[in-house]
Amino acid sequence: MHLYTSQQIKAIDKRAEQMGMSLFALMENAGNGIYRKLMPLLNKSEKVLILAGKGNNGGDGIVLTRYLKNNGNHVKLVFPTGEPKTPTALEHLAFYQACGYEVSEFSFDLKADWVIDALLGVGSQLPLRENLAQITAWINQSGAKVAAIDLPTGVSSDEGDIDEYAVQADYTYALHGFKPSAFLFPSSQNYGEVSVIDIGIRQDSGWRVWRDEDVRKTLPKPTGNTHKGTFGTNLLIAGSDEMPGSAALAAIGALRFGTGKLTIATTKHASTIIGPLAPEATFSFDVKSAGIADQYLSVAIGPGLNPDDELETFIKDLLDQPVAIILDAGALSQRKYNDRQAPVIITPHPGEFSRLTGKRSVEIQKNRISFASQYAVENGLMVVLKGKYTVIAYPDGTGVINLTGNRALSKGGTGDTLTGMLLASIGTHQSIKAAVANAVFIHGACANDWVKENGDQALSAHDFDRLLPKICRHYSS
Ligand SMILES: NC(=O)C1=CN([C@@H]2O[C@H](COP(=O)(O)OP(=O)(O)OC[C@H]3O[C@@H](n4cnc5c(N)ncnc54)[C@H](OP(=O)(O)O)[C@@H]3O)[C@@H](O)[C@H]2O)[C@H](O)CC1
Ligand SMILES: [K+]
Repeated sequence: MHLYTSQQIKAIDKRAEQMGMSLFALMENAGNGIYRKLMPLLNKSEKVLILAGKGNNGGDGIVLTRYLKNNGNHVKLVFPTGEPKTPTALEHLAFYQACGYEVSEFSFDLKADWVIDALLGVGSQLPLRENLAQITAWINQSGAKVAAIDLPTGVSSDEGDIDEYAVQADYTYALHGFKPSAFLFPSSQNYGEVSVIDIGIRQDSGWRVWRDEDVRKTLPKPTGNTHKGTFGTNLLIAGSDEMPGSAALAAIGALRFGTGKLTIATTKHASTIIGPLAPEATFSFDVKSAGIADQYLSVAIGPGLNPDDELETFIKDLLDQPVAIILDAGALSQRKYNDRQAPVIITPHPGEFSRLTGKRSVEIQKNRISFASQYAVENGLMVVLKGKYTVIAYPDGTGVINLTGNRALSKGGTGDTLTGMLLASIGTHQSIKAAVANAVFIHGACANDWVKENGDQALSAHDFDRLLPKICRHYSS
């Protein structure tokens, strides 16, 4: 479940070869692995058409064809843009032909139940040349089920760009690891269902998908030997007279995700609304940044606050304190973070990240992973870039992608709840990286659970009050 850019894949292939694992063997593993994934989906009577390109992506298609022929499937191999050019694809073609198997002529009149897109992989450049664009357009209107090898042809590997005629796949079999475009926009929409094929090389990427197993392994287990002070006191600086609800929703997130003691710094008016919704919290009406680290384990600031000079001055002073800080909503602005030792976590959605970076939202969506990572490294902080496929970028250049969550989360207030969960999470976990990833994962898992019973219309942020206990128990049992 790791991610690799096209450059990394090229380096990996080279290193494997130096270590004695030939590209011929890797291609064999690729074709065989795809065959094993595809077999359960194929009906023996269905016609399969393998469209192979001139590079090694085409070579994978040649190997797959051989396995399907060996198995007696109804399969044709064609080279619509000409025979392979790479030595490894040619070696596999020679072996394929030595087995007595043939290459067919391509024609736009061919009919198939399945089309396998083995045209371009990580060696592709956009836009597609015209002769290839005609073929991908033909694939898309063929009515056949489409499975792409490594990536759908016409989709960039490392960015969200796609060609106008990019293949729209139903399934994509990514080799060795995901390519970033599987989680970028609009490219991810061309992938269909993506799975990763193990081709026999050790995984060594700093980026990966955060999975169920990771959550189960790292979510803190309740122990008998704790009291309300075990995890310290968390401070939530949130809510205003006009936006008291944001603080209440963040408080629900914190209280339901394991905070022992919560203090909310807010206005007196806001506290009258928050109090009944989060009776466990205490209030502070005159919070000062000086000495915060002595009183509190971690601080979240921003939900329901309006950004102004007074808030910015307060945040600057707060950043001088040796305490973990989560910055959200009104607390997100362009600033310097200097060389802080204590962790900082920022939680922008693409619009907020656009304001922080000066880049357009559409550019951010095309490059969510690299932009978030660059910002995290340059500023020495953690970025939780929200949205479909939330990106969690760590300051050391590594990161994870979260796959839980759905459209139901596109509602005001759900981000406030996540901020509260993050506040609780960093106090209860051993590892801050896991703390952030688990809060994001569980937040999305709550929404997934909600839509199973209720559809994706009616979720409100306050529903997390009852969703969190159920989902936390599910992952910690
Ligand atoms: N470690 C692994 O994951 C392995 C993956 N394998 C597979 O290999 C491909 C990468 O193979 P590579 O040969 O480097 O590149 P491609 O097959 O993707 O494509 C190269 C050919 O594509 C032509 N091309 C590029 N852009 C365009 C375009 N816009 N329009 C038309 N044609 C294009 C290019 O033509 P040139 O004339 O420019 O040379 C090449 O002919 C990877 O994705 C996996 O599928 C290995 O099998 C095992 C290890
Ligand atoms: K492909």
